[in-house]
Amino acid sequence: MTAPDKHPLDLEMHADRLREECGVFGIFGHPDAAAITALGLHALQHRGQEAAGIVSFDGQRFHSERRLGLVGDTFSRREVIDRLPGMSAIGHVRYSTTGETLLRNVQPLFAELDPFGFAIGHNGNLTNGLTLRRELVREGAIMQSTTDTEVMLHLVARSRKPRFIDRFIDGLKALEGAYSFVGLTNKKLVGARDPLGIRPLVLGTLDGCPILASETCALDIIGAKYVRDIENGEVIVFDDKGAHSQKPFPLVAQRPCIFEYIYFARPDSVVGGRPVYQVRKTLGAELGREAPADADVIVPVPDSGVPAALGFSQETGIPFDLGIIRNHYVGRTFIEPTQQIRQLGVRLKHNANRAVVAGKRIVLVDDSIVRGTTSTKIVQMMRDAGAKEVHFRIASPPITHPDYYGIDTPDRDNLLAATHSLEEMRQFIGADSLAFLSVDGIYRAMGYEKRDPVRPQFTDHCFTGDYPTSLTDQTAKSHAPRQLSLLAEAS
Ligand SMILES: O=P(O)(O)OC[C@H]1O[C@H](OP(=O)(O)OP(=O)(O)O)[C@H](O)[C@@H]1O
Ligand SMILES: NC(=O)CC[C@H](N)C(=O)O
Ligand SMILES: [Mg+2]
Repeated sequence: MTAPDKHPLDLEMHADRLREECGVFGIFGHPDAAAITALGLHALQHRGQEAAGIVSFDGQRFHSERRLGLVGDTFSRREVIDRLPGMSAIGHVRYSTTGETLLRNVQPLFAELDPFGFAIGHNGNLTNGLTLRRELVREGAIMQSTTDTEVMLHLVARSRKPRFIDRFIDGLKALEGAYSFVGLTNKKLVGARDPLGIRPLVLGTLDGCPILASETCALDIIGAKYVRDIENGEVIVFDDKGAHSQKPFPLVAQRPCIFEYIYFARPDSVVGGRPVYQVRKTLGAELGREAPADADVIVPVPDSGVPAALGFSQETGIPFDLGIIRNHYVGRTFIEPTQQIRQLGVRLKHNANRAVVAGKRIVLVDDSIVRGTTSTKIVQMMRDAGAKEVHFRIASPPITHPDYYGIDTPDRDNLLAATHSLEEMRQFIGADSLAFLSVDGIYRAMGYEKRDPVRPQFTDHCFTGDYPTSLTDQTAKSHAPRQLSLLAEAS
């Protein structure tokens, strides 16, 4: 697709590009807290590649190191870890959804509150973040960042409750949208998941110390034991007295984001009790049943298309082979700032394995089409490498609606499926045939008979347009200025 980036300065709420999520990590009471957090963040790197940060507490002071770039760029260095002393730490890897990619927006954010320090890391996006921000600024709050997350610091600061945890909950009660938070005070590590549990958060333990992390792969890397998922609407606190959990919101059924299974989470993670790899294979098998193709070889679009392609191959009996080789030194396509560079990124990343595809009828399997950048390039690449027929199968339904819960999707206009019919999409990407998995196909892969239209089991608005929370900022958008900051800052 050739749509230009509309907001080159990226000052606006939803710049014209799809990015991913964020990852959070926290540990309480361990002598190697910062080093363990760095390792945990390394395992969560796929969730955010723009920036990384760690805040530790040494019993007297907080220490903060936040940088743009990958975890390893900063946190593999001994001297950086040495600047993060203390037995407790939280960390964050970021893909921005609200607020530019600038140092002052890198998390964890920190504030001096009365009478304690408070650091917070956030995965998700607040659908009333801008509205709250405007109210707070009008009342005199001085914002230091342009992220939605910062409102939580102000809300906790303003609560008049005496106990930290009640102030934290007061803050949560004002929020709409999605959040998995980790927070650190002088005395406590705190975790919270929004009432629907849209974004993931798990609890683990290492040497008797509690750990919070976005995904189980962050526990595996340090040899920590998985204990359980933090539940939707749960707030959990760890301090010297132990753990204390509560559910301060009216109880509602959970509705985790289906996209964690389709694309975001690492395949070796277990999300909501389901191994992600297994789910992806099952999605591929469902697709093989729904939309088989007469072909010689199944070729995955690496990396995220691999498990689905295996499932498709096992279901259809057509052999699986690696017809595309991926260069692992290129990041995920979404992070590239302009469409031009993004297209370059796709070329840099994938190459045809001529030996597998030449003269063959191939089925390409990928997990999703967003703008169609990847698929268009790859179909052409397969033809250039001598493929006789190129069929495309997508192990999720067409993405027709943007996300407002922590995934930075393009505007509707730039989502291929929002503006093209199936046949137009087929022509756009240049395939001989194109098919997507149905919405009920996903639910079958998740072990349900079908999607429950009254109480959908998952957050699936990208495919259905059914947003599970109010979109306050979106509704208010036309009336309010969209620029968040007057300060131009070099990144
Ligand atoms: O239609 P598009 O706009 O091209 O976006 C869709 C592609 O982007 C993602 O892969 P990505 O390359 O980001 O990461 P991966 O290597 O983990 O599959 C996704 O798996 C699709 O392949
Ligand atoms: N992708 C995310 O989870 C982002 C967290 C937060 N909304 C930010 O923009 O920094
Ligand atoms: Mg991909």
